[in-house]
Amino acid sequence: MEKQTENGPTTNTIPRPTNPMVTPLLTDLYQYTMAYAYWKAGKHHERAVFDLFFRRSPFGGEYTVFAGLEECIRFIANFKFTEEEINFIRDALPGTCEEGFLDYLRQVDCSEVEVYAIAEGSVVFPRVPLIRVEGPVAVAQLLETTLVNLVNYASLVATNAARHRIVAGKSKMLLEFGLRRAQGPDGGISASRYCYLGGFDATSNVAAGRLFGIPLKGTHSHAFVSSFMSPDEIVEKSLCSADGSTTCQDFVGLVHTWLNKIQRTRLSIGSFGDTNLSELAAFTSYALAFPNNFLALVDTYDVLRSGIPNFCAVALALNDLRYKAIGVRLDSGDLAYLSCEARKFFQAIEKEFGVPDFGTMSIAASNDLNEETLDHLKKQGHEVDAFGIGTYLVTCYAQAALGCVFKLVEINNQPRMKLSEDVSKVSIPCKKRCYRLYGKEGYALVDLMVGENEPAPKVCTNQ
Ligand SMILES: Nc1ncnc2c1ncn2[C@@H]1O[C@H](COP(=O)(O)OP(=O)(O)OP(=O)(O)O)[C@@H](O)[C@H]1O
Ligand SMILES: O=P(O)(O)OC[C@H]1O[C@H](OP(=O)(O)OP(=O)(O)O)[C@H](O)[C@@H]1O
Ligand SMILES: O=C(O)c1cccnc1
Ligand SMILES: [Mg+2]
Repeated sequence: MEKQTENGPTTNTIPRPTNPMVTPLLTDLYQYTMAYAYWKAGKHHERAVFDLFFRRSPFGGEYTVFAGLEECIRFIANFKFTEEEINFIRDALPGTCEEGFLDYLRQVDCSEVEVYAIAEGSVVFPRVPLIRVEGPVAVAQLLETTLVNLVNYASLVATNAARHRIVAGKSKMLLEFGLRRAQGPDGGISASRYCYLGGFDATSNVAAGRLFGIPLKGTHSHAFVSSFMSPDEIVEKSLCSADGSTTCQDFVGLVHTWLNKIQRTRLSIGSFGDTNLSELAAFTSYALAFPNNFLALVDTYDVLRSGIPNFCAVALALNDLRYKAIGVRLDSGDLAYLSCEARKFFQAIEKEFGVPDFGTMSIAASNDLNEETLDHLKKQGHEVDAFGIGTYLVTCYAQAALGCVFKLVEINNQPRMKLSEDVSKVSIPCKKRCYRLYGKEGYALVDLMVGENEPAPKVCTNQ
């Protein structure tokens, strides 16, 4: 299917990059000055091989999750200049540059470029090429910055997400809440996409849900709770039962009845006095709006003295009408302690009022969580079922960047290498083949690189 877009017709069926800012101009100026100099020297068609790799896994860890490949492929497959872009390059280059270079750029695409890559989402290790690009040296050079840009943050944040997943454990729900704290709109969209790839279950980012089909999840904020002043604000008080068979005309009254019952049984489930009634109004209102999906942020006033009992009153009223509440979110305080106390409260309610499964009500936690706090919580023991994580996850607070690089390893079939006083920066020349070797038990043991024409490693069958 041929599709016309603002950048001209596409020549293939691979869609354009998700972010329209990803064009041939999204690169460093020096790629164009080098491309010009290659062209001027008549070298631009020489066949080059570049490796894209990183030198050290991030966060002091032992592995990296490779991400960003799909966008690289989209970029390469659609690499073509518009006339407007050519004109911009003319203005950006020194006036002494010849027009012939622009004619050359007009016909440039990646039809002569070959790309070899490890599958996106793979666990990868330092120095192994994630992507190998072979093609005319001027064109491959023009791809460098964009490819490295597309892989660097994607792999960093996917790795960060995977590390959070490993600390939290498989059974926990991990929600990415970072959009408001991410590095701009593209940072936010990329974070949601690649945290999902790295093992998160859902995002609060609606645009990412639309673009990538990531499950959307969320709760509500303190503003919703504090916007209510009193239960009198609730005008429409009726609620139909889940099966539609009856209608409770005064759901607000039903909630109050339950709150009184809970308060009267306070000896068995911990003592609390009067709860905050404006908070109760907010919860009741939210339940009227979402009787099938009721959850409550319980830390606006006082988690144990107000938020939890108020939540339980609303959840029990919903239960009378055959709805099952979802749970609570904690966003401050000692999350280990509060989650355990909340769990005890729910279990006591289950026992006291004979409401099946009330004790297993979901408890979500958020508030400046990171790998370390997840680990501390685990060590202390907690009852959190879902973690909402924003700032530390999406900004990759623990490490600013993955040092991905794009290095020339061959030109015209001749090996090339970069020397450096810093031995870690010496590049490994030649086209390589990479193998992941597995032990008898099926675990990966080591990644092995051999030259393109060297024999493949053989399986040892002696034992
Ligand atoms: N049991 C716990 N063990 C270790 N860290 C915890 C525990 N409970 C909460 N934390 C973390 O401690 C920090 C508490 O931060 P802070 O004191 O700023 O929050 P707060 O005062 O509870 O709430 P607010 O966000 O309203 O200021 C957060 O990073 C949170 O994730
Ligand atoms: O803590 P993070 O990991 O970044 O997760 C996202 C935070 O965003 C929301 O808070 P909000 O921005 O409304 O303000 P707050 O920091 O005062 O809670 C939410 O309540 C979380 O606390
Ligand atoms: O849905 C939530 O609870 C949410 C979303 C974004 C940030 N903090 C919380
Ligand atoms: Mg916060």
